[in-house]
Amino acid sequence: MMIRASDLGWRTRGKTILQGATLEVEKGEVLGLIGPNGSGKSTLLRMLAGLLKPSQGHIELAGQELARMRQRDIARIIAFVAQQADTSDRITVRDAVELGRTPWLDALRPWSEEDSRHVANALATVEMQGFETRDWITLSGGERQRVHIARALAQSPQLLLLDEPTNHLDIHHQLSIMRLIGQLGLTTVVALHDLNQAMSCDRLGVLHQGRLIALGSPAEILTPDLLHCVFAVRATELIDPADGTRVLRFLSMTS
Ligand SMILES: Nc1ncnc2c1ncn2[C@@H]1O[C@H](COP(=O)(O)OP(=O)(O)OP(=O)(O)O)[C@@H](O)[C@H]1O
Repeated sequence: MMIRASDLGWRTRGKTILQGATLEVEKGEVLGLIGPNGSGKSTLLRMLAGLLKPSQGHIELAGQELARMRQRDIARIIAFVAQQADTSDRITVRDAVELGRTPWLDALRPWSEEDSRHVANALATVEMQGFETRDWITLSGGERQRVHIARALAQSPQLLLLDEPTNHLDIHHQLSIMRLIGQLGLTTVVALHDLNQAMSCDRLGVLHQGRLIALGSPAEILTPDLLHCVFAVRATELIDPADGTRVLRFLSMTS
């Protein structure tokens, strides 16, 4: 077990944003989080990342109580790619990705060739090699997203937390990021809006009005009934004749 959350809740200004979320993620598993806007996906991810202190419940990371761990030790295990991570600093792409190596560096362990290799590999993995000297502010939204993912990969994490990583990406890069997530072999928790992309996860958790209402395989979760109740859409299943893959088609309730 890589991470276990027990009865997690978060309240702010007297309002309950998330309550009673209990889940475990096994080593090497890809868990997708789906749910409508405002259902609590980012809130849950931020608590799992140790960035938001739960109002209730607790989290165990690789056998340790997350709340008692030092930020640096958490950063050696978890890399988090936030939904709208941005920086106003004037930095290059290489600087941004090098930040991923920070948890591994100190006075006794200065920057080395090995760190440069991690950075180069991470940039190549997201197809951003050749952008190293570009200023961050000159990048498009999708390029920034890929650099954020490269920064997370350069961190050499055991657990990757991704908040809508395919947001901003064109279809080629959406598919390549989803394929990459599947191939990395890293324990991953990923919030997704595209339910057809969510089908490639090992398991899915469904958030609805601040509660984790279902957890299971994509086939168990993505049923027309659940999609109707949670997303208020009509869903029909189609089979791609090319390879037999199940595809979901969505219609609004009024059509
Ligand atoms: N600091 C805060 N103060 C007040 N409300 C907040 C705060 N942070 C989040 N919320 C509210 O909590 C709810 C859940 O937000 P969250 O960002 O977790 O949802 P989400 O499922 O990630 O949504 P989306 O799909 O739109 O990204 C939303 O209604 C949001 O407005």
